[in-house]
Amino acid sequence: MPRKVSYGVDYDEDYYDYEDYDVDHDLDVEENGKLPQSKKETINCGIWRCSVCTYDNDESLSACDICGVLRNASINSGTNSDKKTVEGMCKGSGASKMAKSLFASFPQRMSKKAVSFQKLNDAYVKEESNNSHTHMNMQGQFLEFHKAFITHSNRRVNIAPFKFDVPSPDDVVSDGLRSSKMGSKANSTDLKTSRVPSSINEKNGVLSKSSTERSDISSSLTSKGRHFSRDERNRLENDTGNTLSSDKSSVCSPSMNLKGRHDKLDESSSSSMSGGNSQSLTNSLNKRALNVGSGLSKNVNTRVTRSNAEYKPEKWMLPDQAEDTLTQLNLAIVGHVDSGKSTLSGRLLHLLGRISQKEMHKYEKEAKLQGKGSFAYAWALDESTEERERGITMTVAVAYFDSKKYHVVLLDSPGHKDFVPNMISGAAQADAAILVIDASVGSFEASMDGAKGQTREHAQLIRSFGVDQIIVAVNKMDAVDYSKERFDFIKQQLGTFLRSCNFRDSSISWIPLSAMENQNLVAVPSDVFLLSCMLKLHMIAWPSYRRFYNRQH
Ligand SMILES: Nc1nc2c(ncn2[C@@H]2O[C@H](COP(=O)(O)OP(=O)(O)OP(=O)(O)O)[C@@H](O)[C@H]2O)c(=O)[nH]1
Repeated sequence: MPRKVSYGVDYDEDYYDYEDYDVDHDLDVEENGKLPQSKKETINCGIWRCSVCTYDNDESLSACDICGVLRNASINSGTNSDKKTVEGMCKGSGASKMAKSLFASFPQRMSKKAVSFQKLNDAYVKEESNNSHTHMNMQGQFLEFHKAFITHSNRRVNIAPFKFDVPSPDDVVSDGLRSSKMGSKANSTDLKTSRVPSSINEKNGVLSKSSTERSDISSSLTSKGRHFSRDERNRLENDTGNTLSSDKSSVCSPSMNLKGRHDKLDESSSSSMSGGNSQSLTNSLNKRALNVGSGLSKNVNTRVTRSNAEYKPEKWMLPDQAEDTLTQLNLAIVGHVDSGKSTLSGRLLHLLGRISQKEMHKYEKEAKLQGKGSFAYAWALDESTEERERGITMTVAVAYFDSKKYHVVLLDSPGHKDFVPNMISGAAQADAAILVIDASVGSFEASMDGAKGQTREHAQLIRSFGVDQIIVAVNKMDAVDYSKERFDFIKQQLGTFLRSCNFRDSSISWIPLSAMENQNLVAVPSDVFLLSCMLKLHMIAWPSYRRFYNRQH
């Protein structure tokens, strides 16, 4: 070992020196406040002994070559003050000597804050006496110190104070809705500015004349002030003063008063004012608001009236005023079998031009070929082979012709009892009916027979379907020589039955005619009796509004 050779230090001696690291011994030393001399760093010529491991280091070394402990600068300075040595500064700290030596190497780095903390701690606010406190060189009450040093006072949330002249989001939305409803920007502006006078009216109605109550107005305005600008508020107060002095000085727009009336209801319901005075003011306000508001209500009424008056339905909407359209009239042709229904229908269609002469010649030719020449007009409607072969109508034939007022739909119904259901299908669509009677002797009586005849049954069915307008066509008058007595007999017999079916006499038209000989249909009849009737079948105004009336009601 170089140190033993160089410095002649016996190993055993050093060993004993190392025994000084005993903790108890160290504590004893610290407790006495004195360091043993052996532990002190000794300086010989060109050699300084480490205070920790007692190794003799060269003078040029700043730290111990063995343990690395830095050389105590205080030794170099020649001072032994406890405050500047490791042991002195860390006395009673409980730190080991190694740590103490480490801290001792940086005496200049000792925490100044620790020292100043003690000073600062001493400078804290101390209560002296009688609620008097001191801080450094200042003295006062604790509350004053609190206000002076509190940091919360500076923590203010930067919230912009409410401004009356800035519309709130609710105002923006409500104004937008108003403007959209009113349809113009100017109107929305008027409505916006009308709030103040309206609120003036409502306030005038419930508030008294005292200045104290005016302050109530201001306070209430403040509570509701989100809807009023500052200028409006000033105007409100000024107007309130004016109206309190004189009710007539109030100048309000109708819309203002209109709104004021609505608000006033709520105000009056919640008013805590005394009954008499408040009631009188409210009444005066109501009168004033109604007087001014009557202008608006009049405009509204005029507007509604004008809109109703301006509305006029088009002509095509009215069924009776249509220019180019005719009212459809379903005309059912009913009666006993072989009474001449198809012949009458074919003759009418031919006379009215619905069947051309060429077609009529065709029917006549075909009917003659089959030996049924008298059915020529009936074949115009009985188109099926079976109907033509059997000479009877089996289904409802449909044909059209136009009169002056109606688009007539002819429903040629079968008269045979086997086809009563088909007859019903046609009668159910009828607005009016032609009951064809065979005037020939025996045929009329047979048709009126309850068991076999179809005249009664058809008349009852027609009436049961609601048809009250009926034409009794007494056909085949040529077969009875146009006998007026026969016609009167039939009229008397059948008339009694029709009245029993709730047909009114005024709703029954009696026409003697001959479909086969074209008498009393369209052309002027040659017979004197038929001429005296002065009633042509095509001249009949088919008086049936029943279906339209029933559909509309
Ligand atoms: N003498 C005469 N015969 C007529 C007249 N009208 C029709 N007839 C005849 O009566 C017969 C029956 O005629 P239709 O027209 O088929 O009688 P209908 O009522 O249509 O018969 P169905 O439909 O089967 O009930 C035919 O032979 C016709 O020529 C008329 O005015 N005078």
